[in-house]
Amino acid sequence: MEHIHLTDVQYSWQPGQLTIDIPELVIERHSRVFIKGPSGCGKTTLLGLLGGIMLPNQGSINLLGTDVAKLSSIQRDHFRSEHIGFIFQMFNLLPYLSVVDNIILPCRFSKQRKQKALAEYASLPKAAMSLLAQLGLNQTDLHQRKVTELSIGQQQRVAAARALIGHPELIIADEPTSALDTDAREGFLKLLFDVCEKAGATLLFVSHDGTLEHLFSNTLDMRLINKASQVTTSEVA
Ligand SMILES: Nc1ncnc2c1ncn2[C@@H]1O[C@H](COP(=O)(O)OP(=O)(O)OP(=O)(O)O)[C@@H](O)[C@H]1O
Repeated sequence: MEHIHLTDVQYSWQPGQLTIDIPELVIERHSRVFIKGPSGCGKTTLLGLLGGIMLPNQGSINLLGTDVAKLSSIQRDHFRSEHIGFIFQMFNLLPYLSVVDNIILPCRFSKQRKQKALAEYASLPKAAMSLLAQLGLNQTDLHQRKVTELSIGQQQRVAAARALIGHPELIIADEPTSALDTDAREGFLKLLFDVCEKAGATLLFVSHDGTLEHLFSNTLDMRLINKASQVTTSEVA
């Protein structure tokens, strides 16, 4: 089933210079998509458009049947917190909150995600701890610690659990494994896939690490879909 449909989407950071020029892009529900392309080809910009963080100059960005490009800024914030979980390269965890409080944060902004988490678990902390265990972090003594006291690999699992709590339909991950060594990357990805599959989420994953590509069901090469990167990227023949 179709999950994401972009039509004639253009975006420029600077007037007269297109960063994104995508005539059409369709992503099916439940797919695990590896987004690749050379530095500067617009991967992060595309994720920002999909997440409703920026608005395109033109075109429609249909997510789950809603054109996010037509929503007001407040409506986009609401749509994002209800339907999208983000995992960033630097994790963006809140340093003054505990592990568990970081994970349940999206449920403070999204009624739907809170309800979904509570339909499955007796409390939000229980939902958070179960997700952490599924992602391979079983040390219960860590749960009330501040995230700054965790290793990078542990912080990454906290960031993934925060993105996944309350089953958002779309998980957007921008270089979330770049701080890990190769073995840890694959191990983490397999756990992430398992949780996404159980939750029925679609995963969009940006990485420079081509060794991970074979683990995904689909590859999206920006040089093939983004006319702007075909013009500006020197690596294109
Ligand atoms: N906040 C911004 N303001 C102005 N220009 C920007 C901004 N963010 C990105 N750009 C420009 O948009 C283009 C695409 O950047 P983007 O970060 O989307 O590429 P990318 O493919 O994710 O690169 P990388 O792989 O290096 O992270 C680049 O030319 C970049 O300079």
